[in-house]
Amino acid sequence: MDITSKIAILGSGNIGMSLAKGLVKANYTDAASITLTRRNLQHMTEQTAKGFQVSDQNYRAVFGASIVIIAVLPQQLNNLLEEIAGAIDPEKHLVISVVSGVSCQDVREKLGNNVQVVRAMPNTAIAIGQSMTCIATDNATPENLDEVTAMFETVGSVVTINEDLMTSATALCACGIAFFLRAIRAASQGGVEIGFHADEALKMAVQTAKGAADLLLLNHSHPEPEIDKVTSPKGCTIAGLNEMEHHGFSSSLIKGIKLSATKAGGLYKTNE
Ligand SMILES: NC(=O)C1=CN([C@@H]2O[C@H](COP(=O)(O)OP(=O)(O)OC[C@H]3O[C@@H](n4cnc5c(N)ncnc54)[C@H](OP(=O)(O)O)[C@@H]3O)[C@@H](O)[C@H]2O)C=CC1
Ligand SMILES: O=C(O)[C@@H]1CCC=N1
Repeated sequence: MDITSKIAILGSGNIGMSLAKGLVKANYTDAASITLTRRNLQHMTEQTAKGFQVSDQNYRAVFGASIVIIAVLPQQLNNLLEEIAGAIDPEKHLVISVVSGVSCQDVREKLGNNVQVVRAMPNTAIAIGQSMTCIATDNATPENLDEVTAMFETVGSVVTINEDLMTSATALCACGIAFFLRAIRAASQGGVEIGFHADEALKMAVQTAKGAADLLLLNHSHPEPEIDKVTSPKGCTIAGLNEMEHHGFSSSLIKGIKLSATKAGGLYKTNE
């Protein structure tokens, strides 16, 4: 696999499209080298205009690609794997699955034991090159794992983890985008209650959240020392923070992440 490889993204919904956009934006490849599939092509006119190959023929898309990225829902996976099994060549194809709750072995059971499979768990910030992507494999060569890492590094940060932690990565990183967005939304609603118009409250909340994240990223620091710098003695920050904690702020995040992880592990159960 190399960067001139053709890519098939099977299942071009929210994450499949985000990935495709991110890879093109990062100049990892051009739109013409990516084939996007889904069953309902009427939703794909914008993608065609942007230069992507668009198809409802998974088999043919796989045939023309060397990197096959599977991005359908867990309950849609079995039908898809049955459709493409005959087109997969273990010598030619590297399969990357972003499907939650589905192991590399689950994919190989349908595609053949010699097929190299890498699991990847990106998030929707991949569209703007800011994904946190966790990857795992139980049989890909180190060279192919390096190539997958390099690919996802063009669109964010990458951590290689043990496969048994992939459902945890799903909750913390993939679902996490929604959790942090809801926190920002809640902060902006608080801002409206204390006097700002909705648009300015949102702008202020977004930039404040970005600043908080960047403090950790750029200073390589832990949240608590950064919080200590904000909480003046007898001040308003500690008053607000403690009130939030009395209402279960940290606890609700932790419980939500745990429930999401449990749910992520059980998604591959039913057909559509
Ligand atoms: N959304 C996210 O943030 C993340 C999602 N994931 C995982 O990615 C996967 C996709 O999630 P998401 O993008 O949210 O879901 P979506 O429902 O948005 O996308 C799934 C897409 O697959 C298409 N599809 C379904 N069956 C087939 C088929 N047989 N052949 C081709 N295309 C097909 C659907 O289109 P149509 O009905 O037209 O065929 C749809 O566009 C899931 O497994 C999820 O767990 C992982 C990380 C993050
Ligand atoms: O909600 C879901 O099931 C998917 C998996 C991670 C993000 N979205």
